[in-house]
Amino acid sequence: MRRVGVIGAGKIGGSLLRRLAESGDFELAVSDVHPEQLERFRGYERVRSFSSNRELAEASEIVIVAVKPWDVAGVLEEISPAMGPSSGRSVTSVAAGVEIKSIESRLPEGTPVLRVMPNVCASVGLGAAVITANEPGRRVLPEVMDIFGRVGEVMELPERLFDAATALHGSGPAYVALFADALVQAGVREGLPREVARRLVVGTLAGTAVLLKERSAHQVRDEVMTPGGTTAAAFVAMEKAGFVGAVYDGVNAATRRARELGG
Ligand SMILES: NC(=O)C1=CN([C@@H]2O[C@H](COP(=O)(O)OP(=O)(O)OC[C@H]3O[C@@H](n4cnc5c(N)ncnc54)[C@H](O)[C@@H]3O)[C@@H](O)[C@H]2O)C=CC1
Ligand SMILES: O=C(O)[C@@H]1CCC=N1
Repeated sequence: MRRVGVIGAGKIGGSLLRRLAESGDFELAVSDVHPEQLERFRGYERVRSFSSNRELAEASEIVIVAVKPWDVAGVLEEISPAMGPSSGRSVTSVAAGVEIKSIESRLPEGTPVLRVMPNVCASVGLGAAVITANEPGRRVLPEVMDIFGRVGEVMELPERLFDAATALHGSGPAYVALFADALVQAGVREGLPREVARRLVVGTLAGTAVLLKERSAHQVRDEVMTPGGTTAAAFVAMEKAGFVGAVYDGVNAATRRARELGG
């Protein structure tokens, strides 16, 4: 059974751990600086808790670093003595912006290093993730893809596109939530009871997501938009207010911020 260790039991690390624990296919380990984060895994079979990141790394083959970008360097310093090509261990980071070359520079030469950008939909098993690896990391790529595949779809992507993917789908659920909230408020403004508006919006988002798996966004739009009807009227007003431009600008700002976090 593969030994997988997760450093940082927060939103991403915690979601991944829960799914992996439920599968029963892995020997798991978790470490966190906050004991209350570890508490949450106390009842889980096959999840060992560590307060030391170094000890977690020594007990694992695949080490997943799920701390905030600015905490990654400190974590790598701690686990570095357990790494190196002959250790049989690899490091996978999910941190926004932090490049493979920066991770490599803090670990012994030849350590397999991978980068994954998941999103919070992993917590319900519907995440999308992109993955890339350095040369030594390609050996463990299928296994790490299998691990993240347990919480959603995983695609290989060149590292130069990671900041864009981070901006698009790493942050993406928050944009959809912003839009959902605006829709609910708009419904309330038009006189709908808040709970009715909320349920209608959630149903619309869930149903549209299924439709978009089957056909293009343009096809869905055209199916809804009656010539001279309500949807066309809404599109004119939304476009005048700069809706699409605002989306472009938002994703562009997030891409630039991911680059800054790496630097
Ligand atoms: N939240 C999201 O939707 C996404 C987050 N990410 C990336 O995932 C990483 C984690 O993000 P979240 O899960 O949102 O953060 P979080 O704050 O929920 O979890 C981070 C965890 O790391 C722990 N921690 C901090 N310093 C530590 C250390 N030195 N050693 C061990 N544990 C330590 C914290 O106590 C916390 O439990 C970030 O780098 C972020 O860029 C990537 C995609 C989506
Ligand atoms: O907002 C952030 O920086 C992180 C990375 C992608 C989603 N959440």
